[in-house]
Amino acid sequence: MPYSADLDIRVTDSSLRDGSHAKRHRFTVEHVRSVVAALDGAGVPVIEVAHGDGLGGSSFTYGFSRTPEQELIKAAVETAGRAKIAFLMLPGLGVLDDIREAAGNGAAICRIATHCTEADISVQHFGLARDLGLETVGFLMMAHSRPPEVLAKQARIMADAGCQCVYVVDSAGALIMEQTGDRIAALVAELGSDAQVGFHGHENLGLGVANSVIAVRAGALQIDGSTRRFGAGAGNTPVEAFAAVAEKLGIRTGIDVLKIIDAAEDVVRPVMDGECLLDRLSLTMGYAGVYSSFLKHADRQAARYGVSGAEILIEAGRRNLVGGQEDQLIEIAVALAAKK
Ligand SMILES: CC[C@H](O)CC(=O)C(=O)O
Ligand SMILES: [Mn+2]
Repeated sequence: MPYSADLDIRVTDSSLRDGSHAKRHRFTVEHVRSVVAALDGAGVPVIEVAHGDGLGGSSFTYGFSRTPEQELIKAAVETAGRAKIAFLMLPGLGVLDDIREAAGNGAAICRIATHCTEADISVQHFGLARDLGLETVGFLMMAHSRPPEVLAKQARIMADAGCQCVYVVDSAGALIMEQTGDRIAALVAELGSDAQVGFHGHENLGLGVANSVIAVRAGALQIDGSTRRFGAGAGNTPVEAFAAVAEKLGIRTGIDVLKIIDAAEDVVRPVMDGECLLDRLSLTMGYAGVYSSFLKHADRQAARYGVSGAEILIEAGRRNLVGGQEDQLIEIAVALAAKK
């Protein structure tokens, strides 16, 4: 079933949320206004805005926001013409009042993210979001780490709680095409008409666009990306490349390809501290199956303890670390330094 009469799928741009990791959470209101205006002008239907780790993420562990996220959301809502503004929240980092505040500030879509085996902690958040009249999206993070049937059961928990679209989230950029397709297909089979299915990719193995196309072919109706790949690790599926490929495949996204190419170069790139690169560390994350948002943390600990960032990440992958365990990167770095 198509997404709507005009679109086959709906793209959400995560530059102003996933890109927060790459920017060390240093967004200003001016950054948000310029990026939202450009993306909205290019026809991007949904723009996600928050701290990289979602509402409530601003902290010692994850990194403090330069600007309170609710101010960023307000600015995004004021600037957007057609685009809906979404926010992300990880239960426990953010609380129910954060959802109320974001709704009060005009956000339209509430995205709740959990580790892919922990969907049950999202139940009350979806309930509240629906009561507030928000559209809901669920994120099953680190989806490479569990087989399709496990993810499908977790997706069912989210859908029964009021989630309208469950995403397979390739947090580590570790999924290889068929693995993506199998996961999406399992969720589509499980959820039927109860909820849509989405895909959020990272570029750590260079497969963001290919995985997103496979996801659409397997039935995904919502696709995430970031313009100029502005996201954690090697960044997210580049929206401008995905929009171009989709157009050539006859998949209607509603995005004007030439305008989003210009937005990437002229507006988003100047906001970024640097390009999100497919370099040694990000590639190691895809290869070892490590959460993309660990990149800057691992890099910092490597410099602090004079050890290899890649070795930290390989050990993080061996330990199957999940979001929230960033402190273990310090422990790993200390152990590597002691061995030297
Ligand atoms: C910490 C939240 C995380 O960055 C969500 C996400 O985008 C992912 O898991 O890829
Ligand atoms: Mn991500």
